[in-house]
Amino acid sequence: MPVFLDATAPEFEAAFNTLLNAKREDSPDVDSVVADIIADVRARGDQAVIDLTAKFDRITLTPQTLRITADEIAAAVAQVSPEDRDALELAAARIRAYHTRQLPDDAEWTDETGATLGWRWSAVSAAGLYVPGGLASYPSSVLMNAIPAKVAGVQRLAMVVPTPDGILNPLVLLAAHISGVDEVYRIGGAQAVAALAYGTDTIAPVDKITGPGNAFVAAAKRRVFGKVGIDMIAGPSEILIVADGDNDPDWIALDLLSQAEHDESAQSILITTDEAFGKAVADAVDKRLESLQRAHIAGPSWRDYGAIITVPDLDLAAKLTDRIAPEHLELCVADPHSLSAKITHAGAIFLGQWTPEAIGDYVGGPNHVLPTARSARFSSGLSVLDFMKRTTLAHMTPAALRAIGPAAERLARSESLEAHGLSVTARLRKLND
Ligand SMILES: NC(=O)c1ccc[n+]([C@@H]2O[C@H](COP(=O)([O-])OP(=O)(O)OC[C@H]3O[C@@H](n4cnc5c(N)ncnc54)[C@H](O)[C@@H]3O)[C@@H](O)[C@H]2O)c1
Ligand SMILES: N[C@H](CO)Cc1c[nH]c[nH+]1
Ligand SMILES: [Zn+2]
Repeated sequence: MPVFLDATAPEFEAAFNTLLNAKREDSPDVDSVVADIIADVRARGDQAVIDLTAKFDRITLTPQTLRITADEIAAAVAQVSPEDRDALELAAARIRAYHTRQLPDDAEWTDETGATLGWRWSAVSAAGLYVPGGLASYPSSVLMNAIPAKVAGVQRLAMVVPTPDGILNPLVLLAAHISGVDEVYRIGGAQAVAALAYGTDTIAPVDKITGPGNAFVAAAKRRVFGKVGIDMIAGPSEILIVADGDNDPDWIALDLLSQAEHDESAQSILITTDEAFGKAVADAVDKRLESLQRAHIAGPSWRDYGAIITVPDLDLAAKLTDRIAPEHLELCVADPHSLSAKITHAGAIFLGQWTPEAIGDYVGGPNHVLPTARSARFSSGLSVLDFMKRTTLAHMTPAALRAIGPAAERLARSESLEAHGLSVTARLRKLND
């Protein structure tokens, strides 16, 4: 049973803070192991990657077999049923259409001094996509990472995926193929991240690395940051549902479990205006847990990190939601749009009872790589912009330099940076000759 909380009770604030600050991830001391692996890959390149892959994934590779060939990809893709392929292609088309709308505009204007100013956007040249191995690999996450990169205009997209004991989900390769991934390597862990960041004889380095992974992958991404860009470090999944009593308790129960099943430390919270409905949802979760295949994972996270909070009105629900800043927020209320307008901090909002969060995980269009652990207060889901950077542009005419140059001279002097000031002065003198 998860914790039941009444938001009007005197003890609520303390209990709510405990919920917000629940430590939901073990952080084993992996950093020194990862530092050694990265140093090894930098020193020995391909051979280090091959040795570490033999150790952790139990497969023997050579520099020639690190990369999965086009023929191997075609053979794997041929195993996929037409129905699975159609579903993946529908998802890809919708994700591509959504992300194409995120492409930003360049800008240029001339101000009152005659200076022309602006900026222009360009894609990173090469991106690396980490895809977790074994059961943890999601074809949908391949689409969610690779498609924004391709829409941004990334020229080269290299994917790494470990194949423990040689096993790989063919749908992962199909997703890579559909989304335009250029190279796929059968490696994982910190050694794969290091190879992408620093390069080896076989793997050319990339400029940005994205994608989820275990603690070793996360530690490696943190360590290579600066040499390359990285996306966010995704924590365990979260869902917050705000629901009135006019919902089917079983639907809400399943939505709560949909994120609980991702991880033993996932968090599923229901805020409701109807106490009896909250109890009905808890019962429905228990019933579903008895029958669900993956109940062994969904059960502990629901029990340990789940909560059902009753509120007197939706205004308080909105305030609590902003404090939780959830990764996913479902609004199953009569007027979800008005409630949504009152909420600022959430990674993704799903409006109305016909929009289960799982639609967003696969086929809605928006990205499912989202900020967790309350980081929706200051960050956003993965987007096309994560694969782009902005270059600013400035063009001075003589008149513009005459108008604003003297201020630059003064500021340079105040910072004791003589050459800065003189580079302006020399030009102004020429203008005054
Ligand atoms: N969308 C998402 O947010 C999402 C999707 C899928 C998976 N995940 C997460 O990704 C993770 C998948 O984990 P995984 O381990 O199955 O796959 P993984 O690909 O993340 O890690 C496998 C690699 O970890 C390395 N490794 C394992 N034990 C090691 C050790 N003792 N020392 C050094 N390196 C070691 C090995 O190199 C191995 O190849 C889970 O934490 C899961 O929650 C998140
Ligand atoms: N809900 C996950 C992110 O929290 C993403 C995912 C992939 N597959 C299914 N769900
Ligand atoms: Zn999910």
